Amino acid sequence: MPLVSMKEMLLQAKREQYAVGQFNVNGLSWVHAILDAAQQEEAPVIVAASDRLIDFLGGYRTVAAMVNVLLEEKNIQVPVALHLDHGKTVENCLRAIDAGFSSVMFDGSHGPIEDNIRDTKKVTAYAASRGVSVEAEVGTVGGMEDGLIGGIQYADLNECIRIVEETGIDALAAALGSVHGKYAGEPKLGFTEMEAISRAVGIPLVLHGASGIPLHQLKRAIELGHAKININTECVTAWSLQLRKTLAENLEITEPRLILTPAREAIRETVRTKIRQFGSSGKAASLQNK
Ligand SMILES: O=C(CO)COP(=O)(O)O
Ligand SMILES: O=CCC(=O)O
Ligand SMILES: [Zn+2]
Repeated sequence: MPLVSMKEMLLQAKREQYAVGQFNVNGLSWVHAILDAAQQEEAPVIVAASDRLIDFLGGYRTVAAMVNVLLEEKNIQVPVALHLDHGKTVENCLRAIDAGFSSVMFDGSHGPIEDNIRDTKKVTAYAASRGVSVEAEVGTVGGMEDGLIGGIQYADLNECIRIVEETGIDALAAALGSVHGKYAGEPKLGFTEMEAISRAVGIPLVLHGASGIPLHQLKRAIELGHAKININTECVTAWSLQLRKTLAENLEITEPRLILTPAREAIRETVRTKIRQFGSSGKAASLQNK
């Protein structure tokens, strides 16, 4: 099944009150793990590459090639979107689209809203004519974001309304207290502001920094319009813990396949757990009948 944009999968998720998981790629093991997990859970899934990691991953075309070839080799039968996460510039978003990404995020949240809207419009104009979905962000997620360490700045309701109305984006990341990476203490999300923004904009919302957010808060965010939930840290933590365990328990081991397979399986099981928590298990079929 070829790549699809996020548009339909997020609209259905919002209608049916579940969320589609976005899982970030840090190497080939992640692509295997995410696709295997989605297939086993019969769930739609968003495979994402963060713009700040594209050089490390070998470039936009390499990422697109890895995902497209594995879709075929594994005979993946669930809807998969390939998404550029935290796109730093308009040009990078357009390069990702030209390389074969089916969805992009332009992250203009660190600049003035006027610039964010102006640049996001350039991306949506280019993307719309190619059937590619677009996500934008208002407010700032704490922790590491597009290579910058920043603080939390809640999304402004009027700015959220403006960027949706003036750009035609398919999904909005309204930063409301989440943090990329590990949380220091209990996450505190702005559910009151979340409800107001969701009602006002009407389109699917995106929750960034979801690793470490308790399940009851994730479920509340889904009830309040979040149809896409982004996970990276929980997967990389599971991978690194397993890798260390494998090496510590097998001091003589040198075969990469034997070293890396348990760590890949740890990513896969983490992704399967999150897919189930988000309620998207078994949702692929209804999307395919569209
Ligand atoms: O927001 C994310 C990717 O865009 C992921 O955040 P976490 O690493 O906190 O799960
Ligand atoms: O955390 C998600 C985005 C990133 O790693 O750049
Ligand atoms: Zn993010």
